[in-house]
Amino acid sequence: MRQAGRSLPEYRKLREGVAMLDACARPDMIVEITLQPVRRYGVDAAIFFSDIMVPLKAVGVDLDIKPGVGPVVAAPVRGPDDVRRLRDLEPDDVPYVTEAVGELVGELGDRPLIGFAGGPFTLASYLIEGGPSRHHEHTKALMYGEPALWAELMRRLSAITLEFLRVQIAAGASAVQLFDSWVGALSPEDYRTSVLPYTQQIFARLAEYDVPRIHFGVGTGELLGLLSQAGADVVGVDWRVPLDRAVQRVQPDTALQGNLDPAVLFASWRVVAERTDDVLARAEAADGHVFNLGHGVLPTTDPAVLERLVEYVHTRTAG
Ligand SMILES: Cc1c2[nH]c(c1CCC(=O)O)Cc1[nH]c(c(CCC(=O)O)c1C)Cc1[nH]c(c(CCC(=O)O)c1C)Cc1[nH]c(c(C)c1CCC(=O)O)C2
Repeated sequence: MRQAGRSLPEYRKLREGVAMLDACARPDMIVEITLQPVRRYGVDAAIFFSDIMVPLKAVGVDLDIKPGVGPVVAAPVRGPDDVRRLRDLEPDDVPYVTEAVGELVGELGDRPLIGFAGGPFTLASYLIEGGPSRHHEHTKALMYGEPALWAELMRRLSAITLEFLRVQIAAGASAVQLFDSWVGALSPEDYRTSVLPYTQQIFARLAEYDVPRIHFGVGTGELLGLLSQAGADVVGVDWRVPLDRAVQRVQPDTALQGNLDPAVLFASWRVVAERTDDVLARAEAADGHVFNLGHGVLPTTDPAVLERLVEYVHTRTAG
């Protein structure tokens, strides 16, 4: 449940006067914010508090995360010089990540900590567009028009992503999730030629470590088959594709994560319970299931509903 913490008053209080990226660079804040939703909701795993833009900031990209907007990049990446300036990430660039993960693993005990990073297409889109984008037009212009430059950008971003995940694994994260959130903007053929080779390599390199690998994107109904060819152990599905149908699209032996519509949490409890039952029933067709929302928690979600949801899923899946 990404951004589960954002719905909490204790999160908003802690974040008062602290910019998002400053919070992501302070081990004390990372640890506390990561633990808040675990304490309040009793979820089975914690997701590391950071952002997909943190490693890019750490290699010197001038960017900010604006409240209610998202990542904003001062000088969008559009040409060969911009791409060449993207240097590799070194563990020493993110000492606060190593420190916070280590501390969290101690605090969490048996409860797994999920580390994460942004996928190369999604990072490229923020860098090239300069911020959140509806149509990803500059990104696609570069991808279609300058394939060699695109390949170089993908190589560099994949290396940064892989290293960011390795740092978290080395510090003790017990699973990793790759958020290539916006790949749903691509046709299957474009995804296959321009993104899949890079994510495939990321997952292949991660196979050296003994940690489950999760892969997630939004609006990926038509891409689920290809997405699962990238090689993760678990594929995250948004709410648009029922899980029993998603099973038919992914590779055999792939577990699924998802996929309650986050907006359902605004309906009456009867509806929430019915929809949750439906997700759990459809998930029985899958080779393993991680119950989750189909995307992040909406910031105005009532924490009491999330609390009840976690309890309900625990009761329904006990034994
Ligand atoms: C696309 C993307 C981003 N960040 C992330 C993605 C991929 C996942 C997805 O598909 O949603 C990933 C992310 N971002 C954050 C987490 C940490 C875990 C968690 O808090 O649950 C994770 C896993 C913290 C965050 N990242 C952000 C917040 C909210 C900022 C705040 O509270 O001030 C948090 C808790 C900001 C952010 N950062 C980003 C966006 C679009 C936003 C939202 C902007 C807004 O509406 O305010 C980029």
